[in-house]
Amino acid sequence: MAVDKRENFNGKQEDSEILYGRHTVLTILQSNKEVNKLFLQKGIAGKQITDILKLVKQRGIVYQEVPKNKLDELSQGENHQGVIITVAPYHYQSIEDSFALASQRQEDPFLLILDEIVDPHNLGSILRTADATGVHGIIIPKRRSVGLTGVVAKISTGAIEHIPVIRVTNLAQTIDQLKSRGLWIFATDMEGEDMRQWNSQGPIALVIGNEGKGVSPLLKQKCDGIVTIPMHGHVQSLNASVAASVLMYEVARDRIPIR
Ligand SMILES: C[S@@+](CC[C@H](N)C(=O)[O-])C[C@H]1O[C@@H](n2cnc3c(N)ncnc32)[C@H](O)[C@@H]1O
Repeated sequence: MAVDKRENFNGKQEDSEILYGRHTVLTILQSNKEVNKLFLQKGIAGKQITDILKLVKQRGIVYQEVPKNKLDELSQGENHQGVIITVAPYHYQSIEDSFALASQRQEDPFLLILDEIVDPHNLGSILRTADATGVHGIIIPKRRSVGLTGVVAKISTGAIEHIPVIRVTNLAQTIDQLKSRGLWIFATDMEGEDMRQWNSQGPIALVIGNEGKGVSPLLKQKCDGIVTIPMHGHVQSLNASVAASVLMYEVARDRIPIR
């Protein structure tokens, strides 16, 4: 778990997750997440800043106005848009939480298994689409994978608050466990069944591979099928988060009613 133990501006050590960006901060303030403190760039203004300050005051959250260079330092040079919030660290959830979410929504479970995704931008972006497409949980391995960090939270634009993220020690065993609970598990790869012929109905999990190596041969072997997004041009594969998004929407096609 990405926990920052750094000094706050009063010189105290804090156990906090540091998040930044106006949309992320607003989403956090609108959720039930436990907030430690808000840091605001001196002289900054705008509609979202006004909304942020309104919520901060309503919730009685401590805030401090600081020069821009302090925010640059806290966000380690990331684009903070003049606002940083420190929150209690992210808690990983369990597979049971995902099943509970599916049953609460009266839907067949729809899970993602990320086989060693290492780029926080990919994880953040996958979370964002997962929220939009009704995914009930994202399973990641404890080792050789990016976890829930401030960058992931920012890129997810708040989706991190709504999707259970589960960390497991062994993805192969987890696949066995999910199969025994009735899920169909599909690896995704450039050589498999064309997604347009794929039956994605029922309880399923999709395995998305590492940015360089793809889905490991062991996991592929364990899957019930392999799904492919047709590649009609010159490049061999899509970016992992883009491929995940296309396939999540393919699953959502039959699940999300047309309004
Ligand atoms: C950048 S690709 C990995 C490419 C890697 N060199 C390989 O040979 O597998 C990362 C992941 O995105 C997904 N992906 C990318 N393009 C895909 C496609 N055309 N069809 C299905 N999945 C794809 C797969 O999960 C893949 O493991």
